[in-house]
Amino acid sequence: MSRVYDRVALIGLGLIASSMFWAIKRAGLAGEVTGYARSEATRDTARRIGLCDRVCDSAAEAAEGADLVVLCVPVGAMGAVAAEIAPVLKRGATVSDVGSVKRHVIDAVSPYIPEGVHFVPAHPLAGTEHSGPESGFAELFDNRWCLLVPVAGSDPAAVARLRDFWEGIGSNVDEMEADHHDLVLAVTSHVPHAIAYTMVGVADHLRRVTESEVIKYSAAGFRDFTRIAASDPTMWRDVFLTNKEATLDILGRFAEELFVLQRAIRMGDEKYLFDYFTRTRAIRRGIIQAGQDTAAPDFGRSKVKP
Ligand SMILES: NC(=O)C1=CN([C@@H]2O[C@H](COP(=O)(O)OP(=O)(O)OC[C@H]3O[C@@H](n4cnc5c(N)ncnc54)[C@H](O)[C@@H]3O)[C@@H](O)[C@H]2O)C=CC1
Ligand SMILES: O=C(O)C(=O)Cc1ccc(O)cc1
Repeated sequence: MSRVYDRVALIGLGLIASSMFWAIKRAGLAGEVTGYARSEATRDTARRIGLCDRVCDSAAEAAEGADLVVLCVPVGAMGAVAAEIAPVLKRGATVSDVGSVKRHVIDAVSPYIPEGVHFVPAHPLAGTEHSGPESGFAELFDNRWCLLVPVAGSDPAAVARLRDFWEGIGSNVDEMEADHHDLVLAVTSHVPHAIAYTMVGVADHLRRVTESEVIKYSAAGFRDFTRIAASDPTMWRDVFLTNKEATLDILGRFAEELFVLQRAIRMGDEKYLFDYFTRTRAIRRGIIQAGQDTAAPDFGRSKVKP
């Protein structure tokens, strides 16, 4: 894969932006990559580890003259960052993002996109519970989906170019409509995170147990929950608050189903439990057959130095 954009700007230098940077370098997808992070400490770290060809002291400085600007900040901060970079965007440039929620980002960012600039929202379906500039690695997106969510009037050539870029990063690319994306992600990611946070919270309330047995004898199930519940608090606060409707809809369905399960256990309904678990096992097997197993990621992590 060769160069897709001459200049790429990454705004917000956390897990996703740093992983993108190493993957961009691995494949030679850009001539120069600029970066900006809000805190001086993060910018210092980025400079120290060679993250980005040029680390800038403002989002506008990083975005100026870029052919692709990717907003890699928490979903709730996208609008403010778009406002900051809008005046310097180059005509013909593409603005994209990696936010976990799409309708809110589209509503928050679109008003700031100047005439002649393309806006193509995206969401790589890959991540870990780690955050910050040192958590990234080039293989994060390998063979994982990246969903492009074009908005009304998105230029097909700009969408196709962004597709080439994400394929170069290692992803499989699909397109999806924003509201549908938010519903699908509520089922596959947002509500599972809410459940993990809650389960770890329940264990924490039983402090007498937490301090001893739960930690010591933690088996795979609870361990997986604690990994997910260690995810970044700002990021997940924003996800739930900006995908409120779909999250509450799916959480409501989850609660209904949980009541039925609770009743089956109370009543000793062997058949219900066996049939239910047989169905859920088939779903897991389907995921594995589709090559989309995300459990216990075993990445060969590397930072491909430029
Ligand atoms: N962590 C994950 O597993 C995944 C995250 N995403 C999305 O990617 C985006 C970034 O997430 P991560 O890289 O994981 O986060 P992170 O917490 O590792 O990094 C976020 C970066 O944004 C900066 N930032 C926060 N507020 C800001 C503001 N107001 N202005 C400028 N910079 C600001 C932070 O200082 C940090 O450098 C989020 O929108 C998230 O929903 C998408 C897929 C997976
Ligand atoms: O770490 C995990 O298990 C994840 O689920 C990562 C993840 C988090 C948020 C996204 O929008 C996409 C992927």
